Amino acid sequence: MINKIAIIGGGNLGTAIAKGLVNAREPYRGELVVTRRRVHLIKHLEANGIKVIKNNAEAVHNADLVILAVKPFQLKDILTEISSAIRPDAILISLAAGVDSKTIAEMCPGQKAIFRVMPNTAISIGESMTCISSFNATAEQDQTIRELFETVGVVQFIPEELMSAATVLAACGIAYALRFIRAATQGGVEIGFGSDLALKIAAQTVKGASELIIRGQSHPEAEIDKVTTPRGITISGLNEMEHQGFSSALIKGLVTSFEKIENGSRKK
Ligand SMILES: NC(=O)C1=CN([C@@H]2O[C@H](COP(=O)(O)OP(=O)(O)OC[C@H]3O[C@@H](n4cnc5c(N)ncnc54)[C@H](O)[C@@H]3O)[C@@H](O)[C@H]2O)C=CC1
Ligand SMILES: O=C(O)[C@@H]1CCC=N1
Repeated sequence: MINKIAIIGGGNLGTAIAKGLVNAREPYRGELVVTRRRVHLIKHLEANGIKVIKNNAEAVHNADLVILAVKPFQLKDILTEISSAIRPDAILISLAAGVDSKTIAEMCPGQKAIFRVMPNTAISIGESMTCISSFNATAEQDQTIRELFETVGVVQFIPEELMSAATVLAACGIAYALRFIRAATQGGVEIGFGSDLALKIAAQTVKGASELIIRGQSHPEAEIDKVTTPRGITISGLNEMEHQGFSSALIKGLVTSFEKIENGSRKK
């Protein structure tokens, strides 16, 4: 049972999680504290019943769950700062891309259950794809964490060695998908729509395409076949996109992100 959650680092993802949890269909009703050094920047969260403070040690005091939502290079200092205040039986979650659980465990000796959780920013609206790997956790703790993140999207437990791949496909993936929508919007303007209407049409079209796969349990190519009339316009456009390197560019982008995370050469 989780009665208190502390989110350390109220940046992009930390605030997205906080908002998602309190606005979920089954909202989290326990105490939720988010920290940030420039705390005035997240004061708006208070309107949702979320406590915002500067002091990390105070935030983790008596917390059942501590979510580390700071940049990977800040983990060590934060864990040193909170180590004496955090309950040894508290569950620790790291969102830090590219930092493995063994390294996290070494930074906080004595802390038992550690999870690496990789959501994406759609968690703020309950639509995250969240990949999770657990370290030293009980089956009951696994279930607790699964149920919590299922309130804000779809959860998949994965072996830790797939965590970097999950980061690229799901967390970075939001940006890749949005770039598709932006490009489609620009194309839409070129063929006649105003930009607002082009964006509306492009975004809903992507949503519909996703739902065909998710709800319809279909395969992309099977759905593409239904749209590509022989000698029609869709296949001509699609083939031109492929001649220009559409799929190849996407795959190369994914692999570039993956290589960067795997080589540990992410920028601070
Ligand atoms: N942005 C995303 O879509 C995703 C990010 N991640 C991971 O989540 C973590 C956070 O990423 P973002 O939210 O994008 O970064 P961010 O920079 O927006 O957020 C980090 C926040 O921590 C705050 N902070 C720094 N030091 C602090 C301290 N001592 N005490 C309290 N707050 C402090 C910063 O002011 C900042 O607001 C990273 O480790 C990243 O790898 C993982 C998946 C997706
Ligand atoms: O770009 C990054 O490094 C972080 C990790 C995944 C999403 N944003």
